[in-house]
Amino acid sequence: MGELLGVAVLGAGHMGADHVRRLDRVVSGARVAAVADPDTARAEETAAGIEGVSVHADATAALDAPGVDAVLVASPGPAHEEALLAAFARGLPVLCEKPMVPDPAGALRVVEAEARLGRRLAQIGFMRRYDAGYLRLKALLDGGRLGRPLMLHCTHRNVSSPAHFTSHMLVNSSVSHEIDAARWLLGQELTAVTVLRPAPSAGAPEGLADPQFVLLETERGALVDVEVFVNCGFGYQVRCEAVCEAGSARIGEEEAMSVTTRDGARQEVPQDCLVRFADAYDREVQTWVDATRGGRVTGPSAWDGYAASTVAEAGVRALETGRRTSVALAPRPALYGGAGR
Ligand SMILES: NC(=O)c1ccc[n+]([C@@H]2O[C@H](COP(=O)([O-])OP(=O)(O)OC[C@H]3O[C@@H](n4cnc5c(N)ncnc54)[C@H](O)[C@@H]3O)[C@@H](O)[C@H]2O)c1
Ligand SMILES: O[C@H]1[C@H](O)[C@@H](O)[C@H](O)[C@@H](O)[C@H]1O
Repeated sequence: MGELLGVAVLGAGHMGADHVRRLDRVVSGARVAAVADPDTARAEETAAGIEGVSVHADATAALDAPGVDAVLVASPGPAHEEALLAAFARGLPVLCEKPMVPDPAGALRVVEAEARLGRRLAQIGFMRRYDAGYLRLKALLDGGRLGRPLMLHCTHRNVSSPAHFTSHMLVNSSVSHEIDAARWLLGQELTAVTVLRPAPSAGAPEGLADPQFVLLETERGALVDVEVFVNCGFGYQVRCEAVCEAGSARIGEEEAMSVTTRDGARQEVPQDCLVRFADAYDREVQTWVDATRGGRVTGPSAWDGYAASTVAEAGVRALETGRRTSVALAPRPALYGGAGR
């Protein structure tokens, strides 16, 4: 490794371009060494102006480019397994966007490959674990002042969904965040999923089951409900309220500015995850860079990625059948700690 951690960024879309900007201009200790995207015009545009960066159509070629010490995967979910396994084969640490691998069988192959290496190389991009509000809520719940958590009430709204978004993706892409946050906040595995669908919003594209109402059950009897609504049209809103035996706590309502003029007071509403979670992404990537330079791997693990994909896949079946669906996890390899840790 040179003085700075050289990072290959795979995928230069919405998220990848933002991570390139972050690595180049926001976090310390890293540089963008390579950018890969089959859409090379997009990769060129994203890499423009960055000194010493190479641009690739092929993700694997980017891993072998000069100066690459680590990988940030921001390609679409179905491409993640190949990227993770290629990084493992080269011993490169990886920060991989969620969902780690949407298909649980593929996610398990990643867990098994890392377990065979006998050391962690992957951190999964569940950035809510780095959001100031979620961190405060986690500390409060762990401190025990509110007593035993009984329920989490979660809201997850996007202004609009991309053209390729399917009804399944509300569960296995959007709700994957709440699945991980619930496992982490409560320190428990999730055991069953039920998904209800109200009459779709007129604002949703034809055929998309939007919104949905997802109910998750935990191994020690807590309940987590999630309203997921990805074409709400009015804002990017992510909120969570924990209800415990001795009190409740709510986060996610204080994220935007309130503006007062002589015409009245107005509360601004973030329109995009890159605004709502800007600080969380910065903290996530800085933490990853610092740990990687120190030879450590921290944060959400490949096991967390696998667990989230398995719960989400049960959720997709629950959506299709309308039935409560149990979650069956494979045995956890010794490499990984307790639930959500
Ligand atoms: N953590 C978050 O809040 C958050 C937010 C948005 C997206 N994401 C995740 O980031 C990933 C990318 O999402 P996005 O919104 O940027 O999508 P996007 O469609 O905007 O961009 C994806 C890019 O990857 C490229 N690509 C396709 N196959 C590739 C491959 N094999 N190797 C390299 N690049 C490839 C595409 O050409 C495209 O430019 C997804 O996993 C998504 O779930 C996470
Ligand atoms: O990929 C995105 C991303 O994960 C966002 O954080 C989430 O709000 C969206 O619903 C999802 O589509």
